[in-house]
Amino acid sequence: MKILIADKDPVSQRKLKDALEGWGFQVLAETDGQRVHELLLGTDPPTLAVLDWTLPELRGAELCRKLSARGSQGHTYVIMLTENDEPALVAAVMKAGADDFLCKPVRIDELELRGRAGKRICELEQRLRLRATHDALTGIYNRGAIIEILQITVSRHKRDHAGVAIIFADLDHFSRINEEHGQLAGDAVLREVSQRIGYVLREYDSVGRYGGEELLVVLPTCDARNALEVAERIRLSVCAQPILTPAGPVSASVSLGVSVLFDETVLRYSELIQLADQALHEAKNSGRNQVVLARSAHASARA
Ligand SMILES: Nc1nc2c(ncn2[C@@H]2O[C@H](COP(=O)(O)OP(=O)(O)OP(=O)(O)O)[C@@H](O)[C@H]2O)c(=O)[nH]1
Repeated sequence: MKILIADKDPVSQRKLKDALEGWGFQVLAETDGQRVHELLLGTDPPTLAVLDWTLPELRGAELCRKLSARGSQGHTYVIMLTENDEPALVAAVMKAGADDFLCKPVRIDELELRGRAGKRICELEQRLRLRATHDALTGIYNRGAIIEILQITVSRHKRDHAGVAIIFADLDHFSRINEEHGQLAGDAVLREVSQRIGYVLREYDSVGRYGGEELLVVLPTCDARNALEVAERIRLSVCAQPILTPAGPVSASVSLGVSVLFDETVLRYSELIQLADQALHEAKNSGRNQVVLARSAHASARA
């Protein structure tokens, strides 16, 4: 677990660093308040931070507010170091949004207790966040999380015009698989199909379970041509090899509907979903195990 310490006193900073490393934490030591802001508000923030409230440029209250505003994007547990334990100071620190405080000079045994409590809370939070955003059966994003990702991606597209495509992938005759091989085999098929889709995606693409046997793929910075290629790769990866299930190998296939948001369009994410859903129905009606591009996106695919 990564922990950031920022103490303006170098002797105390070294003492804290040695102790935390001794307990197995990966420690980043920093004395520049501005740099602390960058690390905590960056893309890979430390899980825990022990920060000196009086560090120049730290602006503890403002920093804590910004950390709280990150919401579900990852929370850092902040232990603030204070000069004393005057009730007014402690109240100001905790009101600002710190999770805990320690009075200087820090007693190492107290740091260990508070640090371990913080670590437990962080691990619990991580597990809860995973449970709240991921589907229990398949391990991919759940409906709420994948829609949130789509909304964020569409908003980003409105700024950078990099393009967004989505793919609806729906298992073909899944009810038949359940009837012929049993529900557990059906579950295994759903799990494996989710995995296979994950394998063919780029690391910044996302896949989630939209409903029953319908999966939604979000492809940022993607045009129609690329989206069709990805959809075809998904289709092939599902039907290429039978899936091993408790009832033996089961052959499966998916139908896919693709829709794309263009630079010049003013489509909202919900319209993108509607178009991909219509394309998916067309793929089903045309015989299944195939990819269909939503009608309004045809022009761009040919361009
Ligand atoms: N095993 C399993 N089955 C599920 C799960 N969620 C939904 N299903 C099943 O998925 C099936 C969906 O059936 P339909 O909507 O009729 O679609 P289909 O049989 O796949 O037919 P087409 O989509 O038209 O190709 C139903 O039998 C559901 O019970 C799940 O988590 N596990």
